[in-house]
Amino acid sequence: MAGLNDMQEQACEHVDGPLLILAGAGSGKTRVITHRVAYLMEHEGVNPLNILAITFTNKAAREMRERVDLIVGDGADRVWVSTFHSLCVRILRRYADKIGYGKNFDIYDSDDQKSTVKSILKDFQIDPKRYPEKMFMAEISKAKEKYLSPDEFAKKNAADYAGTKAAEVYTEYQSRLKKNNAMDFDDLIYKTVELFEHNPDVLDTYQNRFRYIMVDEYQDTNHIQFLLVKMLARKYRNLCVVGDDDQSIYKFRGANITNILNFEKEYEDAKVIKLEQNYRSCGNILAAANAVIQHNAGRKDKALWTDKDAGEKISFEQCDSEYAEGDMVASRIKTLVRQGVDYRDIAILYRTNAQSRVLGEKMVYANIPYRVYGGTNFYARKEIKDVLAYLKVINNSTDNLYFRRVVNVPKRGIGEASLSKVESFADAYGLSMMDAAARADEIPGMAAKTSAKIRQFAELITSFRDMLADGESLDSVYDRILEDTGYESELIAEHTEEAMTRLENIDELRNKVVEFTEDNEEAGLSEFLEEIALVSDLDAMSEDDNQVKLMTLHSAKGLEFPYVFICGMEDRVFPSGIALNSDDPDALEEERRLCYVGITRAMKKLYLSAAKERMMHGNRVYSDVSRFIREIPPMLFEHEADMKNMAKRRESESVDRYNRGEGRRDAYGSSYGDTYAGYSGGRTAGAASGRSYGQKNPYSSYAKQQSYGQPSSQPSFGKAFVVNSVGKPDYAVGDRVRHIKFGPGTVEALEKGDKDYEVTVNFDRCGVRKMFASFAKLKKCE
Ligand SMILES: Nc1ncnc2c1ncn2[C@@H]1O[C@H](COP(=O)(O)OP(=O)(O)OP(=O)(O)O)[C@@H](O)[C@H]1O
Ligand SMILES: [Mg+2]
Repeated sequence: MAGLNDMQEQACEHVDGPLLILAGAGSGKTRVITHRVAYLMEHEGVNPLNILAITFTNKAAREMRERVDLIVGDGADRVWVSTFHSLCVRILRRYADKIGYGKNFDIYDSDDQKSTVKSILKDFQIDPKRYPEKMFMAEISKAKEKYLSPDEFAKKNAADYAGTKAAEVYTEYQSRLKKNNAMDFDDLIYKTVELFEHNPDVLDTYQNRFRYIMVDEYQDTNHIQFLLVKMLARKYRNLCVVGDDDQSIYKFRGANITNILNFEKEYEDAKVIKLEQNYRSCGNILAAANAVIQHNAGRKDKALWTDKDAGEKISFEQCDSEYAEGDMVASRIKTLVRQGVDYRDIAILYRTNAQSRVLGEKMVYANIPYRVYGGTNFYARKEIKDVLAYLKVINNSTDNLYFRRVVNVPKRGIGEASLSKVESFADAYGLSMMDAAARADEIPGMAAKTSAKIRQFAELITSFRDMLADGESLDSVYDRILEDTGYESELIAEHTEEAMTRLENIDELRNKVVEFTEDNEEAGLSEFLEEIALVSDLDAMSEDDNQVKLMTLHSAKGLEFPYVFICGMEDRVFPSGIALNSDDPDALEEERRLCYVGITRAMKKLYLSAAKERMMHGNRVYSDVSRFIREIPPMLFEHEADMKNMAKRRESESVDRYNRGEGRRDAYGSSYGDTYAGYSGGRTAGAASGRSYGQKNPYSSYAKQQSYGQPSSQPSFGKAFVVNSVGKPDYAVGDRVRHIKFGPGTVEALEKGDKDYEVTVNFDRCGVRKMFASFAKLKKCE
């Protein structure tokens, strides 16, 4: 119990029966779960196999395992610590056959989902311009989150045209996935609940197995996750959930805050423990967080306190543009580093992924090592999806989607007409397209030349399967695939910057293969693909990398950093324009909760910043400082007087505007000069005035969903945004240069080729590499 306060200790010692820990940020909720696992094992003699701990991200799962390892030493690896998704995959891999799927089902990512929906829309002659794919994807996802089958969904939505169409698409979508033996992310949970519902014996097995269940970040669970937990915990009722209603930030993805607020209703004998001491943040930071969240009406009041010092005051700076903001952040970081702070202790948070581009660029210019988490999904890149599709087909996937993806990549002269014939043949004989391809000679109506090409493709795939069966290592088979399929040589021949980036990414995936084989000696291709399907980039966050971390506020949940920058503190960026214009008052409250999450990530010092003007949706837009800034008492800021003046100025400005009859009364804000939010449209520069913001169009919630980026999504690499002039490079042999990915090195040779300079660099980290100057974008070190 060392390192726990009284209340935390009580929470650990409550072993039997339902337990709710409802507490604010940084109060040690996650720490309690970790310690409780150890306590159950050490003091109560609970078999680690009987413990299940569910976390929100894979990173949290790993961290928890490590902490448990530290506390109890042995047995920690037998505790199931996982996310909802990986828990469900493990269960379904054993029992999927009971609900009509093969156990080796594929897991679709959003890209696979999209192409499936797209082809359905085409077949159903639904115009994607009027009814975009994204809309159907969101409807299907929402239905699954509520555990509505296609039939139930159809009944509920029979009243209108769009609803009927959505139901038809949902039905067809499910049947296509099933035919391909595939599940999407929502299915993983849905199908597990279905499995348990129809197979009481299987449920019983898992109920007996997981006698002690703990769920972190419970405020962000959705209905189907709630059902799953409820089913698993029904027999022994040893369920401990922890969460903070003030940090519920995934409503747009179906998270249901009532799961936590109604816990006591669902489990009447639940013990409720509140934790009120914050151990993370200094006094000023905590006071700011408390002040902001108090503006939300619909919340359970709770006050966090700390016995830490007030610490440094909060910094706020309004810069001229997003570029100036990036420069300011970079220069502040440099100052910190000069004072002895490590890059790894600094995080830059923002509301939308789009903001990471300029910020990343500025880090590059300032030579600050950084990494962007959760940006463009690495695994969603075309080349990565191609290579993975090859791997899946080789791994005996019967999914025609993957077969179709690679059969003619690179071009093998196999056209759509021939593929239709392969598919019909496959359907007629109950085969996958891959198996049908192996029998291409038998396919009726196909020219001998074409069937030969298709058969050759099948033989190529078989050759890779044989290599693996003969025990060749995964990485060497990986290389052979790139070579024998001609994929790599085609890219090399392309000789474009884009092709070069693709090659680098393929190389990066190879690194992943190598790492994986080193860490998992027994594991093979299936296990590798499994890991890839579930990875989140936050998993890759390693404390070994001394880099500044860039991520969205959503991705930062549950994490902590000594120094935190939150950029883009402007109305219509944060809170977002959609929230500001929404009819639902909770939209703004959700933004405010997100702000509370952001502020409470900081331990020692918080830097807030805004730009007066920034490019948004193709327009330069002028924005006011975020209302959240004005909700923080001026005395907590470094420049108290300035903050007071800003508040006063705004107040008189809005009164002026009001007197002039401008401005529309805002439904929510009332702090300082905020009563009249007359700045919808009007202040947008350019002709498309105000159009892109919070337009009441039926898809605005999808747009919103898009802009958040997938929180549990996958690696993106702090990609290069440097611009170097093509043509003669500005460095010479012997110069020190820096490459975005390979870091610093010395130029060894420089030759003028046909199209470009070829430069040879000896990199400090990875040795000699030869590259084209215009692609390499080397920066000369001063
Ligand atoms: N009793 C304690 N004594 C000292 N440090 C503590 C104690 N409890 C928690 N901490 C530390 O406080 C920090 C916050 O703890 P933790 O991450 O568990 O909080 P949390 O409630 O889960 O936060 P969040 O709501 O952001 O997820 C951690 O660094 C943790 O190690
Ligand atoms: Mg936590």
